[in-house]
Amino acid sequence: MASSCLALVGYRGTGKTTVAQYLARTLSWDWVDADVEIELAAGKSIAAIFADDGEKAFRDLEVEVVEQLLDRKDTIVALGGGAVLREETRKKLRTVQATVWLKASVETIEGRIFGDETTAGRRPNLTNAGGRNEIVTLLAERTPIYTECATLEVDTDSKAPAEIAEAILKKLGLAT
Ligand SMILES: Nc1ncnc2c1ncn2[C@@H]1O[C@H](COP(=O)(O)OP(=O)(O)OP(=O)(O)O)[C@@H](O)[C@H]1O
Ligand SMILES: O=C(O)C1=C[C@@H](O)[C@@H](O)[C@H](O)C1
Ligand SMILES: [Mg+2]
Repeated sequence: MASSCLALVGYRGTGKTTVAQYLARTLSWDWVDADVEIELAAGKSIAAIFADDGEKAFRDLEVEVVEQLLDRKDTIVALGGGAVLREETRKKLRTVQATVWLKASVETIEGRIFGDETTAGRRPNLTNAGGRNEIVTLLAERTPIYTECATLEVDTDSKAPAEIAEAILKKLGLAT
């Protein structure tokens, strides 16, 4: 298989950044977080990009950064929750070895992101609703898009990150 890049997609808080690290450790591959790379490219936090330049500017930069990351070999790429909104990125995802959709319920997502202070600067409000209503609305809007992109879907509710990583590797035939 030409590509050896695995992409993780899914809503905020579904565990993309966390699971990427478990997968990389088991495979002895690299891992990279698109949100971190976007912040490095912009020289400021995602919250600051949204506040100063707006969501469109953020999405434009995200497309550029993700395009490059998905060309990496032996790498797990954790994408931002909204990266799949752009057609260019959906097209690029068709070139990678697998696109794994990490799924979680609204309750799980809510618990994970509102209890997670470490990446608060990467999760500005995306709608005027904010909070739980934003999750409900955007998850419903995005579910068909994640479905379209994913070559593998994994439920993450009530599962530990190591267990999720193991399930992914097994389904992809990469378990050691
Ligand atoms: N399977 C899990 N079980 C319990 N907690 C988890 C699990 N996966 C991730 N978490 C916790 O949930 C929070 C969000 O996880 P993480 O940052 O990996 O999500 P993400 O999908 O990368 O989110 P974002 O799209 O905002 O970057 C973190 O505090 C993480 O430790
Ligand atoms: O769901 C989204 O649209 C986002 C998720 C985060 O990973 C960041 O990429 C940013 O906050 C936007
Ligand atoms: Mg993340």
